[in-house]
Amino acid sequence: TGSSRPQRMLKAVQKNATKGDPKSVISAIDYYCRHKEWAMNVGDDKGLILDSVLTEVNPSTALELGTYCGYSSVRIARLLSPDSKLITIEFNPAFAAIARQIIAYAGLQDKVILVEGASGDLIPKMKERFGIKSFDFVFLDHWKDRYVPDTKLLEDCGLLKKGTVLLADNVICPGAPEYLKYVRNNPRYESRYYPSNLEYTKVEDGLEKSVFLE
Ligand SMILES: O=C(NCCCCc1cc2ccncc2s1)c1cc(-c2ccc(F)cc2)cc(O)c1O
Ligand SMILES: [Mg+2]
Repeated sequence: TGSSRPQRMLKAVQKNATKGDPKSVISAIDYYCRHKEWAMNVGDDKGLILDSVLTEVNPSTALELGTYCGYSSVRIARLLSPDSKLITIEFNPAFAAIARQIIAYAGLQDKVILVEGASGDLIPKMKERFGIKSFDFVFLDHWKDRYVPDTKLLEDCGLLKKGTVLLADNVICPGAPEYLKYVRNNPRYESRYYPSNLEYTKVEDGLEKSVFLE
């Protein structure tokens, strides 16, 4: 059988990027997905917003829900300070296998812990498995109807602290209307919408940044 889209993306990275150079891995994926084959990476436009929020937060422990091929894992991990860690959760083993290779190609394997499984099952195990007290930063980019239940789960598991920043992708396209309602009408969050566009297209999309207040 033929190759998959993630496999072709990995090939493009191995062909066009420089090993150990995260910036070149990001550019190689953006070029491939813009000119050859669309894929659901956060992309370069929303990626700049992700970069600026990350630089502002400078998290010691970050969580990503929805690794896909590791594009945003590379974007996040490249900006982390030396002893900081990113834990990223991916449900699909085929995606996870490609992501591990792309993260390693960027030379960021020591900063990223990729865990395979469902967010709903893994979030309650974060403390015992990884010794996490709480997360400073959470990037939500998985099933859009899991944004609300998993945010509530993070609250209930005591994994959010005063000042934790949640950044949610795709709140317009494909859309996460229940999530926007949840964080915008909730006194425990201070939310702000960053307008942008769906990766590699002119379609409107954006990121919602929500700061946990207590
Ligand atoms: O579905 C999207 N992303 C989630 C993939 C689901 C992977 C999961 C990870 C995980 C981890 C733990 N537990 C459970 C899960 S489920 C997604 C889709 C589009 C899009 C936009 C317009 C289109 F026309 C078609 C697709 C754009 C995006 O940026 C996306 O992020
Ligand atoms: Mg997304």
